[in-house]
Amino acid sequence: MTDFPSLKNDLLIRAAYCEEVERTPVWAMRQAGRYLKEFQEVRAKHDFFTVCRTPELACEVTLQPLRRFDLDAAIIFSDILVIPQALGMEVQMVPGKGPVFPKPLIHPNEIKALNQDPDIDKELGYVFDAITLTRKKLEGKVPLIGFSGAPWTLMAYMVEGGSSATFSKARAWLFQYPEESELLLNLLTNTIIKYLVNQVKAGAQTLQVFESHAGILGSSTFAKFSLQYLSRIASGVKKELSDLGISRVPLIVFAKGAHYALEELSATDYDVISLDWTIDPKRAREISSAKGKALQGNLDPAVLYGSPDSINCATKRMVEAFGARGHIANLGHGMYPDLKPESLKAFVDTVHSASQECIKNS
Ligand SMILES: Cc1c2[nH]c(c1CCC(=O)O)Cc1[nH]c(c(CCC(=O)O)c1C)Cc1[nH]c(c(CCC(=O)O)c1C)Cc1[nH]c(c(C)c1CCC(=O)O)C2
Repeated sequence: MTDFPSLKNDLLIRAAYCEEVERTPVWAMRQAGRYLKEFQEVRAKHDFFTVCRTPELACEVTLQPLRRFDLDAAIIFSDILVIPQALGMEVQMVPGKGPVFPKPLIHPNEIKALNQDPDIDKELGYVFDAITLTRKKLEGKVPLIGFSGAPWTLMAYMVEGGSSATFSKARAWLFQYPEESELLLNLLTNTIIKYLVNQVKAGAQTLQVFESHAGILGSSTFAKFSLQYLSRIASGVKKELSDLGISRVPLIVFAKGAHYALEELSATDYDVISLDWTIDPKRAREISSAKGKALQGNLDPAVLYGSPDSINCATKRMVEAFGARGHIANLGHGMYPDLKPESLKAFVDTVHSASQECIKNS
């Protein structure tokens, strides 16, 4: 592994392992993106996936939010849909529409046509190069987070062919073709484990798995078609890193909308459970603390449309409800493209001031 500058701010790592911190670490999902004019300038010149595939551009947009805000982590700029691409599917990012698969999976026969054993270093080497470059450029300022989409969420896009309110075609597969769905979810799981391990080899210091569409499943469908794969990813990555003699990194799982499965998620090998805003922090603590899990989240991003005073107030309430130990402050989902950058600044600064106050008084 490359020699990197040592980490100066390890608050996120300590919070992930429920160790003592002097203030609560904070970052925001989609902290890089269209709400920043400097990001739009890059995007005006380069197509979305060109930014992902060009390490210098991916590194530049990863660092943009860190120049503006006092964030405690960087997240590598990429997309969850690079995995379907690595399996041989075409994905376009259409302005105003989001991701589009010109040839989605229509029938399970087509699973065979996917690349069954992709050469991850060849197909996704650009992500690893972007991670290594960004880790160097960060000069140890804050940890770099790597990520992947989770199997069910990726399957949902591969079958549906793009974004959808209901993902009814993808959900139909789970009942029409349960065995073939499991075959596909297994292929994705094996690919994701290799992808995440290689991100750590390239320099990622924390990993987050995005199950963004957990909320459209019911609890029994989630248990069958999501949870077991999420769980295998955490144990698989931990085992593989340990077999390779590489130090552990914190693993975060974000299963958006899966409040019904908090107890089951807390029983997996993830270190941190990331919550959306529909879960009450105190209730989440009751369920997860017994298992020694840290929590991440969970301010409703819509709060950031409010006045600076209301942002401060809601953020302070959230920090106090979670308490200072084992909490990574974040939004309950990503930044929206029309939010004002100053609103994120108010959130970040309030997390720091309110949590320091909280620790002083405890
Ligand atoms: C579901 C999902 C996707 N991608 C991702 C998820 C999981 C998180 C979530 O639930 O939001 C993850 C993702 N996508 C992006 C990042 C970058 C890192 C960061 O968080 O700053 C991350 C972590 C960049 C992006 N990914 C995308 C953009 C905007 C596209 C653009 O620049 O034109 C960015 C900055 C595009 C994207 N990519 C995806 C969709 C549905 C869209 C369209 C929606 C939109 O336009 O905002 C798939």
